[in-house]
Amino acid sequence: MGTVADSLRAGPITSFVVSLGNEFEGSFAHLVLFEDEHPAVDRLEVRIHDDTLCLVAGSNAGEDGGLLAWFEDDPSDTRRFEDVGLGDAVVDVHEHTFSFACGRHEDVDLFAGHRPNRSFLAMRDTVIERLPAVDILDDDTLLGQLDADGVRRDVFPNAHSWAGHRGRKSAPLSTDEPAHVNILPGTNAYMEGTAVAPAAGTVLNALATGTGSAFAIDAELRAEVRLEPDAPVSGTIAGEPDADTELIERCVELVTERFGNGEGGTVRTESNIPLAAGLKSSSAAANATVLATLSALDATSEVSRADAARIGVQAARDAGVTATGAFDDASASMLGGVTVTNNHEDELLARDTVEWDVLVWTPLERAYSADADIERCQQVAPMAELVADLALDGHYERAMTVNGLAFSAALGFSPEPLIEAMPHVAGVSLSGTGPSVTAVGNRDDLERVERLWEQREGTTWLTTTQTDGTRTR
Ligand SMILES: Nc1ncnc2c1ncn2[C@@H]1O[C@H](COP(=O)(O)OP(=O)(O)O)[C@@H](O)[C@H]1O
Ligand SMILES: O=C(O)C1=C[C@@H](OP(=O)(O)O)[C@@H](O)[C@H](O)C1
Repeated sequence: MGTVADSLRAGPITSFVVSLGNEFEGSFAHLVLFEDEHPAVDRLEVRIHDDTLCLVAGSNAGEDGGLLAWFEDDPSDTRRFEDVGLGDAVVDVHEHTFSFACGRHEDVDLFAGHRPNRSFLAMRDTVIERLPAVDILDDDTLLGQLDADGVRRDVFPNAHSWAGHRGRKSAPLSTDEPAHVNILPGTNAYMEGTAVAPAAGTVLNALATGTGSAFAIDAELRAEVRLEPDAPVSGTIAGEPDADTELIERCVELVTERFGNGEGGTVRTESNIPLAAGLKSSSAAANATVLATLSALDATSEVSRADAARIGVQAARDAGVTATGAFDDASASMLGGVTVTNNHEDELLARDTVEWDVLVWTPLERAYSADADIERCQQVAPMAELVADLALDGHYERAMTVNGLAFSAALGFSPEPLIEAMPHVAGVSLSGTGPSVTAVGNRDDLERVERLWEQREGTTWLTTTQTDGTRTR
């Protein structure tokens, strides 16, 4: 333990942690200061005022640099500050998350590019790509190493660690708790990884025969993993405080047991894919978590992407969220495009690249695949075999329509949205065990169907297929 000023004197701060008893923990990585622009800054303090945690930068030589950020109980609170005495500084606070940068003014603009309707997460992508990356300097030498566009990329090989200034707070802060700062010298104290996985729609539901087929669509789930030695694994799902986190926690465990030293830590997913709506949020969550954990361990090259998907499938089986393991959905989300699989053997039978426009209708209800009536699905096995033949011959659109009629009937969903769409589209089906319905075809025709489906309760949205699959960030 030491003060920030001690650390400033000792050399670059690469990471530090703020903790307030058990109630709050925040970590701040890669504090960037330009010594020539603010030579006197030698203090970063955490203070508590009125149940509020404040991050304050200052100088022993002069007055306090200013309040950089605070936390309050309202998680929707997002604030930003500039020019608070550290040259140019930007702080964003969102859902108890700090993001903090200092630098030259033009770089800060690049960094922050505050756009009202963009999520904090998206803004952090901007940070990662365009960061004016210079560690704390005691002279101007590193400035000469900036790229022509003012970015020194090599400083942040793990750029997400820059952006990962995360605070968590499970209870209101108390003024009784002393605030202190732990300095963690050296490079990244935490191993961090981020990955993004797409949702998917169904060509063939595997619940009848074990053969399944799915196609990736352009809706994303992001997983952020932070590993520490000897820690339990704890997961959170943004916006879903009551959802079951066992799947993503198991993914972290399986990967660290096999490719690391059994590290634990935190995993957090954030997504616009509705959960348990037939759009493969579970496969996307597992895939993104597996790749993010591999990335945190610097082990992404040690496993093929198909095998990485198989790890997620194992986690889904262990967590009890799947009927067959759903390697069809997992492989489509991991590899992109359309896949056909044997889920009993976790075997990839075919993969193809498709470029379709896709219309999705997601009703309000939810349908967990673990609760699906498998026996009813097995009753339509002859239809499923026909769908598999069509899919393996590359007739995906026709295959999905047959699938849609068969599984809507078996699982008790109305075929009406399919019937409405059928004259206009190339293919339409119930997705997974429902309740979402997806249609593929040309854009104009899908827009016509969109107007019909919009009369229904729920959400109707247009997207496209996705061919890249799951990616680390
Ligand atoms: N965004 C997410 N983050 C973490 N876990 C998730 C997420 N979405 C789904 N899951 C896990 O998957 C389960 C739902 O799986 P499932 O019913 O197959 O839904 P889907 O059809 O959307 O994949 C949830 O109970 C949860 O355990
Ligand atoms: O749990 C499973 O084994 C499956 C669940 C279904 O998907 P959803 O999870 O989208 O309902 C289905 O389409 C897939 O072929 C297999």
